[in-house]
Amino acid sequence: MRFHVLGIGPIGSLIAFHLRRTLPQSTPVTLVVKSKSRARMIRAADGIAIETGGTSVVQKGFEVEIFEPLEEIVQDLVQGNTILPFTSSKPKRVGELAPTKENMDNLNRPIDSLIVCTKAQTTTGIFKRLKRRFTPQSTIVLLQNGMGVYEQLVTDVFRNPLERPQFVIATTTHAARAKSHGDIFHTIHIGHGELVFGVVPDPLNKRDFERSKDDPSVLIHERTLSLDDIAPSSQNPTSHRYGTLRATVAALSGMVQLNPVWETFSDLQIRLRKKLVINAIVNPITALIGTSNGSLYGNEFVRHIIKALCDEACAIFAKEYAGTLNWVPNLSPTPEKDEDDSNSRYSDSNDTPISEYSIPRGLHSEELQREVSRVIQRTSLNYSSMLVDTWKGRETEVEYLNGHLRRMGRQYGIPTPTNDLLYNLIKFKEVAVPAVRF
Ligand SMILES: CC(C)(CO)C(=O)C(=O)O
Repeated sequence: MRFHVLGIGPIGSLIAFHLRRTLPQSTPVTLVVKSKSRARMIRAADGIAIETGGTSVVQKGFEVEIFEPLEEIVQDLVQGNTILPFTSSKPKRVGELAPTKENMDNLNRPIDSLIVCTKAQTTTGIFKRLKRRFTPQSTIVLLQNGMGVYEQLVTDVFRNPLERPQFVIATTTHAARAKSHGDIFHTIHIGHGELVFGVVPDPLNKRDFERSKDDPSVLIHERTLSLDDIAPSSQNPTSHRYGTLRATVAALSGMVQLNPVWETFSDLQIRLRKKLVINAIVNPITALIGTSNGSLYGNEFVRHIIKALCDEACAIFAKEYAGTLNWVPNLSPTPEKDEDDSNSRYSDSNDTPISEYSIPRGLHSEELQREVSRVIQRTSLNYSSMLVDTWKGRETEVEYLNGHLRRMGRQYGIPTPTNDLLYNLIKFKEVAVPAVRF
């Protein structure tokens, strides 16, 4: 069985580094990079370096696949350049690489397990192109900021549950950044946190991956999730319908230096919502103002925005929670409303005041506000990913952060004026031409 990691930014590098250290050398780990120049950079760096507390460790032993190899090959043929070999240490002429059956086989080979660390906004497009490489035996781990990618993938790409791969959804509170602009495979692990993940329930309902958590023969506080509920252990994970899922959950759980936590899918929903709120506050404010995360700390004006957005989010979550049994994603389409629609038109159908809904633990506005402050403090030296995206003139993740909250607000009849203002400002910033100072 082979693991692929897609999206080798700071978090992708951290994951790939620890995955390689956790798995036996006989299990290949392939980094999927978007261009030949990235592949060349990995080669120049001779692996992935992670720096913690001033000490760098380099992890070698990766294979590299270029995401759009055919384009690269054509370009190389035209330019007569060399191209990086996937595994050998000696550069080859493109002519040696392009036509070999082995290389073409690599690119057509089914993917057993893929950990996705790309930005949410690029994911569906990538999957549309990679789709043919997935089977129902494959496993996909989504480790990204924001919410809504899984729902988008099952709506737009993997519509048929019979053909759908297994999904794991993950979130992390680790903070990392590239050492320098030109040295993207040297990552500084600046904030230690957790890697939390949960398995999406079997779309075919054939297996309960969390069966042991409900085992009445065991005392409640002694019940734990068990890999055996996913699939029996076997020498060859690809021989069982859920074998790669088991192996992937085992690999994630084995990355002990990242403090992995395997949670029930229902508990994971709380974490995802907390992180959504953190990112829907810290990312747009820092991107709009151009400051590090830490500069938000203790500022009274920022505090008003944090409170207002947490109040909005808490009201949405309370309403959402009341309408579901166990947080399993509701895949019914969310109504899209016109930009100038007033929130007041989406009234609560039964007019129950929000204060009477029970708020899921951890998602009270005050708890969310405290969590935002903690993250701001813990990542104070960080430039948020959205600020970096705006510096680079890239589309941001706002659609999966504030955009997601905005759609939920409309779905549940909760006005979200503070969130919408941040959303609209970021959307404007993505296209606005900055004034030139004179
Ligand atoms: C937690 C935070 C805000 C750290 O920078 C982050 O996740 C991001 O930048 O996207």
